[in-house]
Amino acid sequence: MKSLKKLLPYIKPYTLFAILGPLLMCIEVSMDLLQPMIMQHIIDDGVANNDSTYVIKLGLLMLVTSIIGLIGGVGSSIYSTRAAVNFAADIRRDVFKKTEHFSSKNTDAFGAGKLITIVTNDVTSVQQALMMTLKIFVRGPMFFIGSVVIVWFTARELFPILLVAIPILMFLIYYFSTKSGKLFAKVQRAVDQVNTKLQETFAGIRVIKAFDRQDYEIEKFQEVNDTLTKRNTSAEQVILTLMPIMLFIVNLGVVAGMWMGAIKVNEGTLQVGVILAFINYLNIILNGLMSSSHVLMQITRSFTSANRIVQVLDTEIDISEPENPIPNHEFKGQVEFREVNFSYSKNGEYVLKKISFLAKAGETIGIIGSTGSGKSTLVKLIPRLYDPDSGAILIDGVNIQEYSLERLRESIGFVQQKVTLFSGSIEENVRYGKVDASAYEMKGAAESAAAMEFIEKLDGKFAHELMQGATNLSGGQKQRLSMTRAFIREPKILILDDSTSAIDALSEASVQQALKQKHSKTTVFIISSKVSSIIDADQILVIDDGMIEASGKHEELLEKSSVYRGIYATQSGKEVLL
Ligand SMILES: Nc1ncnc2c1ncn2[C@@H]1O[C@H](COP(=O)(O)OP(=O)(O)OP(=O)(O)O)[C@@H](O)[C@H]1O
Repeated sequence: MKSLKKLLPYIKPYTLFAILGPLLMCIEVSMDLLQPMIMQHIIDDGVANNDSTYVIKLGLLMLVTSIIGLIGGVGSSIYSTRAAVNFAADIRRDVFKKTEHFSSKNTDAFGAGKLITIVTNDVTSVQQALMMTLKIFVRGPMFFIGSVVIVWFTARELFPILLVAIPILMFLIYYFSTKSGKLFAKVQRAVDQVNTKLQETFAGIRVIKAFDRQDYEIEKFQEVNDTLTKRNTSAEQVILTLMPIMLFIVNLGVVAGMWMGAIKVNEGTLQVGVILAFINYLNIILNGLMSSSHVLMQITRSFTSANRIVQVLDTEIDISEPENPIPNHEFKGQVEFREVNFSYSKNGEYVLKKISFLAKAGETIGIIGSTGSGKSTLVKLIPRLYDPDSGAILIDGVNIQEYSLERLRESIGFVQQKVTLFSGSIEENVRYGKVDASAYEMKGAAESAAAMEFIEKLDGKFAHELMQGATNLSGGQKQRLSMTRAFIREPKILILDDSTSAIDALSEASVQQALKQKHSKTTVFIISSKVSSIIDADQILVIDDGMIEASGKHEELLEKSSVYRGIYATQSGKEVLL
């Protein structure tokens, strides 16, 4: 309920539509309520007295009320839909905006599957709830109250039937709505699982095929799909059982109405038309209660969705901007870690422990160590993809948390281990690094990254279109393009996280050469599992189990680091004798 309230301000820009919708619906309902009354008069006053002029007159009145009702109904649909659809679009936009500003920790906490369900299913669910509220919520109670009042004035003899039927119908609606709300929360969680599975499968489709694991994946998908089916069936069954039970109660009311009515007609205290009108009103009451119950169920369902949406909107972004960021700092590129500890989860074990080192501006820092030792994590802290749990990271002697995120990240070129390119042209992808890059700059950056040689061979060169996930490029080409995107920024700090793993030795040498010549003032961090990639670094950090086991130049490390000696010996085939 609180969450729904929180979303209410999103209706504000569409207040007029939100008022017109129910207002026009009132017109439709009023007209519909008049119909049985007119019919009763046609039967009791027109047909019974053989007065054809009266019958025609009232017939025409029925037609006019129908047309007015139709106009009201159509108008209500148009305005209610407009209000609800725009309301949902604004929420969708804000949820997306928020997720774009999420820290990596925030995104990890939700998971992509859940975020997709929230932006799609959950937003649609609150849209549906609003649309039904504007369109039907007025209709149901109006039909209900209107019919009860009319029966009170026109068929009071049969009113006791309503006194019995209505409480039963209302209890049924309350019971089933509450039940369906709980079941719907379970349905949403199952949809999350289906979305997560789908996303993972599509992203890894090539691996699945290469390992011929389609059947296994189909089986896995079937599991989440079965859970969703079961939960959907339970939720739908609750809704579907309600209708026949309510219909049964109303039919009992009809039988009682006919029976009591027949006795009264025999006694001469009631006219036949009144019985017919009563039956009609009973059906209208059922109709009103049914549509109200549908809205209620949709609203209860939308509680879950609204909660999930508000959860995203209210998420505290743990990478915060400083209140007074250092203005217009010209970065030089000195990077210092002071006693940095970091863990991915609050109570988890530290992935980085007491990391301290100083990289002078313009130096090249090699980072080497075993798989999972914390190398990627270490460099992710520099652009503040994550913040340390304790200790500090300084650039040019100032804690990075004092720079605005925009300025800090602008000064860093990051080539991540897992290459991410977007569908669109190569040019668009390169410009991701620098929006206003000239053709000359793009060519220069591509040359530094040894990418120009393959770009020149492609159709349209820089205009060549990449498919989703850049599947029309080889692994090495993707890495080179990803480096081009980082180089074009001419960053003061460049991070290459295992970015040459798929590149041939000749191209790698050319990239190293370009780094030395064109980017000599840039502080470069090179993470690599190959000693050959970092052998010339000014400083090499040997990471072991989240700690710096040793640091220094290649020769120094051969003397003082057993881990480094081990890696070198394995790769070069040379035993290092001390
Ligand atoms: N997003 C994450 N959430 C939780 N744990 C993580 C996350 N990313 C990495 N880890 C864990 O942190 C540890 C260090 O991972 P990291 O990626 O920094 O290692 P690495 O040295 O770069 O490994 P590799 O050489 O294989 O790339 C690993 O134990 C890993 O399981």
